Amino acid sequence: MSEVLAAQEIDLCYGSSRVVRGANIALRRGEIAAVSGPSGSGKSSLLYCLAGVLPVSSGEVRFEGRTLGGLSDAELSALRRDRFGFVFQYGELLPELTVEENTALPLRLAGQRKAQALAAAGEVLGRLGLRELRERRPSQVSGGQGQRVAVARALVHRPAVVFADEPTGSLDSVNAQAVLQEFLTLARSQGAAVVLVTHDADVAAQADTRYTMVDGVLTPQGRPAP
Ligand SMILES: Nc1ncnc2c1ncn2[C@@H]1O[C@H](COP(=O)(O)OP(=O)(O)OP(=O)(O)O)[C@@H](O)[C@H]1O
Repeated sequence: MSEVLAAQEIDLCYGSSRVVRGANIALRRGEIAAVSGPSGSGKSSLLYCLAGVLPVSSGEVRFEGRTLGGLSDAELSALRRDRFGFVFQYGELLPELTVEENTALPLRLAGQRKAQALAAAGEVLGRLGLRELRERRPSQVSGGQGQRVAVARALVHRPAVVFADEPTGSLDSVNAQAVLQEFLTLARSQGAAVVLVTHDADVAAQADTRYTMVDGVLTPQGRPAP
């Protein structure tokens, strides 16, 4: 079984509104899939289902062969904490922690000792050219730097899958391209699969596989030309 994450015929309903409709998607290790589509089409909802944040209304999501719907809340929380990474539009860094402490957070939550966690954070920050900023607070770095810190935090624990919801949507296009490139390069080098939600066609073109979502229906677009 080579797929790390696979969804089969998943639906998500909010009350009587069916916002994800029979979606199928599968990712192998190190594969990057982009999901594009208009606002309100269900992209974030799909991501929440794939990440086990919201239970599907029907169908199933499997991670490494295990059905998410069959896991207890504690097992799901542990899975999200240890095996998944997340990047959001505004980075969502904790303002009272330093750049280094923010980055180390997934390791600390997983019970790693502080010195070891901070050392691993320093290493990944270095790979993103941020080592000098490690003692600063999020309010003392630029938007692009903050988003790189969010990328570092999403990858520090070497997750199997990273879920990125408009990860560069708050940046200007030059910064966005640079941060995205660094994110995808690092994710690929770690063998992480990435589900990348974006409205930006240039961003989607960097992925290995592309999907569009319209009115809750996910459609594969094939692979971009080499
Ligand atoms: N908690 C909720 N309860 C009810 N409806 C919701 C809820 N969250 C989202 N929706 C609705 O579900 C639909 C899909 O929303 P979703 O956020 O997944 O879309 P999206 O494609 O990610 O949009 P955007 O690009 O604007 O972020 C929308 O019509 C939205 O209003």
